[in-house]
Amino acid sequence: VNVPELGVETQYPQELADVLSRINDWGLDTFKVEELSDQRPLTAITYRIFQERELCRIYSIEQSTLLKYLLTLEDHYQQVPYHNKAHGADVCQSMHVLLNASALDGVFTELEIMSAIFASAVHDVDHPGVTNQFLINTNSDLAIMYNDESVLENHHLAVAFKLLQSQERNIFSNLTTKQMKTLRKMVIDMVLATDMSKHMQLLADLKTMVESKKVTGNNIIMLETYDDRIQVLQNMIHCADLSNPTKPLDIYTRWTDRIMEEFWRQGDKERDLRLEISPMCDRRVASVEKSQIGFIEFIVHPLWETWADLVYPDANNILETLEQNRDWYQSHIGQENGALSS
Ligand SMILES: COc1ccc(/C=N/OC[C@H](O)CN2C[C@@H](C)O[C@@H](C)C2)cc1OC1CCCC1
Ligand SMILES: [Mg+2]
Ligand SMILES: [Zn+2]
Repeated sequence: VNVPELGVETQYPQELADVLSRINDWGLDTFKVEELSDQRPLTAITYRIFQERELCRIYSIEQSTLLKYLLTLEDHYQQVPYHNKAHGADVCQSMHVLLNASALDGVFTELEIMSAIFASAVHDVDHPGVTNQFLINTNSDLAIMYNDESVLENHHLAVAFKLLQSQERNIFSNLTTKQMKTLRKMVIDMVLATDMSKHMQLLADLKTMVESKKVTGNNIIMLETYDDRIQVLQNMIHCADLSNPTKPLDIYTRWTDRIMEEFWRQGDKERDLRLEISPMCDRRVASVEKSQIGFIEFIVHPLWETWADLVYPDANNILETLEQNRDWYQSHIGQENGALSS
């Protein structure tokens, strides 16, 4: 079966190839891929990463099977402002770049790498655009199904693995039973770690690891146990998930626009349901810049600072961009989005 060169049909093959040639760069413009791929950013980006890492050859994956899985996965991302297929594509590509840190050279096996790429691509599939707390507060079917525990993250995993059950989409059909067992466990552990309620524990464990960091002669991290290996991969997908503030400013502000619209729509629902409106979800009392500064100060910077210690000096430029972006928001408090500047 012949498959399109870039995995997706496009009226702009050259431009799309040019943007995708930056697949290994931290500044790849996911929005550009979204536009040039006829709204198929997740398929285009993940397909390119599988090619770049030769995963189809290593694990005997039919290209047509990979594309069928990716296109169906992409179709199961909902049309919500932020947690849509473009976010899935962005986290997948960010994870791909983080895996290339020289401090991690040769550390992870190909199976661990494929698990990490797959986990990133699927990590928010069928996200309804509301938080776990909202699903719990509204007695949703999902909260009932998962007993209020990591409701969204459990659902994303169930959908991702369910899509594998059809033979025409089972990209892992040529893995051994043992390989599949290992991949499934690692993917579950990584996606569950994207639940923001696990953030403080994840960061505390990462700090402990950094303090006791063991490296080889050429500064490569040594990870002996499964717990150590999965902990690094869990922090990596968490970093990728919270990487928007570390990206070039023009890309970062577009993600901010999307998350705020998604939070405000949740606030609109809460208002209609006479529920208390969640923090940062009331579009009538918005302080977009202050919220981003708080997000960076309390969550994103502490995480990335610790990650940068672990893979020193590989993430120094990312940390630098994050601090510049924080300063930009600091100097733009109250100017954009119609808020009257005091
Ligand atoms: C570019 O900005 C962002 C990019 C990603 C995210 C991702 N959020 O996590 C997904 C869920 O929402 C989990 N919670 C996060 C928590 C901080 O708050 C809860 C209401 C929900 C948030 C961003 O900014 C947000 C936080 C401060 C201004 C809006
Ligand atoms: Mg999520
Ligand atoms: Zn996410």
